[in-house]
Formats: sequence, structure tokens, C-alpha cells
Amino acid sequence: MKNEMKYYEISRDEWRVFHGRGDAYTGITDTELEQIRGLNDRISLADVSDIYLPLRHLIQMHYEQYQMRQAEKSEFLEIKPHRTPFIIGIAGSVAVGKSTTARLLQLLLSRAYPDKKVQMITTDGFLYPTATLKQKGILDKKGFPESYDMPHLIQFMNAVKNNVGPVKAPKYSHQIYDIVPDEFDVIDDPDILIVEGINVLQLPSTEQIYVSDFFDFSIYVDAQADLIKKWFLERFDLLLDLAKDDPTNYYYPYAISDRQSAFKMARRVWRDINLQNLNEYILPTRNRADVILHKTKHHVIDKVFLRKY
Ligand SMILES: Nc1ncnc2c1ncn2[C@@H]1O[C@H](COP(=O)(O)OP(=O)(O)O)[C@@H](O)[C@H]1O
Ligand SMILES: CC(C)(COP(=O)(O)O)[C@@H](O)C(=O)NCCC(=O)O
Repeated sequence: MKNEMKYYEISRDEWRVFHGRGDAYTGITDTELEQIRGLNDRISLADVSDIYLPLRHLIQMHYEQYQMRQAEKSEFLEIKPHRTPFIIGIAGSVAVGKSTTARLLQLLLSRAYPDKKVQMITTDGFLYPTATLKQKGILDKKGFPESYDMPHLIQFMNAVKNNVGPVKAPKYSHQIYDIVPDEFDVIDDPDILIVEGINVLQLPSTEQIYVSDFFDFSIYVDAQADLIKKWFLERFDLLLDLAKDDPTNYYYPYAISDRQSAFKMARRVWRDINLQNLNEYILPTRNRADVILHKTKHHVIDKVFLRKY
């Protein structure tokens, strides 16, 4: 294990043994494995046991300490104990695998705590709708800090953390490449909430309070830009396949035209939008995460960085 300034650098082989002891932490059942396969049949089950089970163990430790601290605070203030959701943030580039990681963690945590409610949202839903981006002249800045309705996102986080009742999160669809009108995810009194998005560790200058102020644990999914570009293009290919029979799909015109020119457009989008966003606004947030999951080829995680303090 390397001992860098702010993080322990832990190789996969070292990390895989940290899955903890005791019933709550051990192994993974066949049902769990089946559910994970259903979620993404390309996800490596070796990653689940070598990487995600120790990660779950670490999160469980933090969660349990968090609950104790909250109870002590109520005791100190002589108020009735009340539940406040434990919030996990997941950051990283477009197409690095944040939502796949988030869904997997949601499943693993639900299994560890069958009596608890574990919910998940993506901050994509807080992008301004395409019409507003056009109005503001920033359609080619989608994903950049100015393309998000940050006051709305902060208001949402505040409402969830204060347990004010059901809170609506707007929904984004890659299929229509826009916010879905009148559709929401309802976050209702979760014990654990996972918030995934490229911007979750950013410190926008327009806000007094940051999304990350609400986090009790944070993860950054990391990889070399060239690999992420490859995953972005693979996902683009998949999106075209899904679009080819659906004229309402944003990708339909690309899906029915020549793939070579569609890919040329996608490579341009990567270079001019997503890569720039990664370098200017996403990568600089990496060192705020509690844990950095470092991926190599085929999404295999080779190293984990754990923040020391
Ligand atoms: N662990 C993994 N194994 C295999 N494929 C993965 C893995 N994680 C993500 N992918 C694939 O990589 C692409 C990007 O992942 P996604 O979760 O959509 O990224 P993000 O939410 O960061 O944009 C998708 O096509 C997804 O299926
Ligand atoms: C909606 C997004 C900002 C968020 O990305 P995600 O990490 O969910 O893939 C991104 O997918 C996006 O649309 N970027 C703009 C350029 C493009 O990829 O089309």
C-alpha cells in the first residue's frame, strides 16, 4: 500500500480482503448475483466481490457511525431523535460508469439493510431543459456548471436531508436528450440516498452552499480520458441500436444514417464538450472524494484510493 499525501493507494489485491467479518458483511448470495447480472450483464462479478463488497463494508462503517453521531447530537440537544438520510455522492466524467456504480451500490446496500430504504437519483435531471439551454445560448455547454439549475438541486438536497416529506427530482432521458416533461423520481424518506452526477463535488461560485455539503460519503470514478472516450463511443453505439426503430428518439436520424458519419459527430462531441468538461471542471474535484475507484481497460478496477483524513 502506498502512502501518498492525502490518500492511501491500495492495489486491488490488497483491497479485496477488506470485506469485513460477521454476517452482515460477508459474501454475496446467489440471488444477489442474479440481480446484478440482470442489472448489467457485462459487470464483472470479480469486481463485485473484490471491489464492491469491501467498499460496501467501508460505507456500512461510516453509516453506522453516522447514525450514532446523529443520536448523540439529539441527546446533547435534548430533542427527540429523528432520522436524517445518509447521503452518498458519486462523481466522475460523462460515461465513466457512475450510474452503473450507483445502481450496484444501491442493490448491495439494500441487501445489507433489508429493512432500510435505499434510493438513488442522478443530477442529470437538474440540467436545464434543452429549450432553456438554447435560450441561454449554451446548448453546446451541456454538462458544464452553467447548464445545471444549481439552486434547484441545492433546494432538493436540503429538503431530502431535512426529511420534509416526498421530494420530486426531475428526470433526464438520454433517449430524448432532454428533461422529460412532467416525470419525476420521488424521494420519500430514504435511509440512504445515492446522488450520482458529473457535478456533485463541484463548488459553483454562484452558491453559498455546495451539493457536497450534504454528503456523508463520496466516491469519484476515475479512468484515463482515452478509455472513457472509448466507453462513451460504445455507449453511443448502443444508444443508436436502441434508437433505430423509434423516430421519436433523439438518436434516430444518426441511427438510420451512415454510422461512420454518426461516429464522427460523436467523436467531436467527446472532444469539444465532454473532454473539455472533464479537464476543466470534473477532474479538479477528484481530490475531494473519500474514495477514488480507478478503472483500467474493460472497466476493471485496479486501484482504490482511500482518503486518510
Ligand atoms: N463495470 C462495468 N462493466 C462493463 N461496462 C460498464 C461498467 N460500468 C459502466 N459500463 C458501461 O459503460 C458505459 C457508461 O456507463 P454509465 O454508467 O452509463 O456511465 P455514466 O453514468 O458515468 O455516464 C455504459 O455503456 C455502461 O454499460
Ligand atoms: C447529460 C450529460 C451531461 C450527463 O452525463 P452522464 O454522466 O449521465 O452520461 C451527458 O450525457 C451529455 O449529454 N453531455 C453533453 C454532450 C453529449 O454527450 O452529448
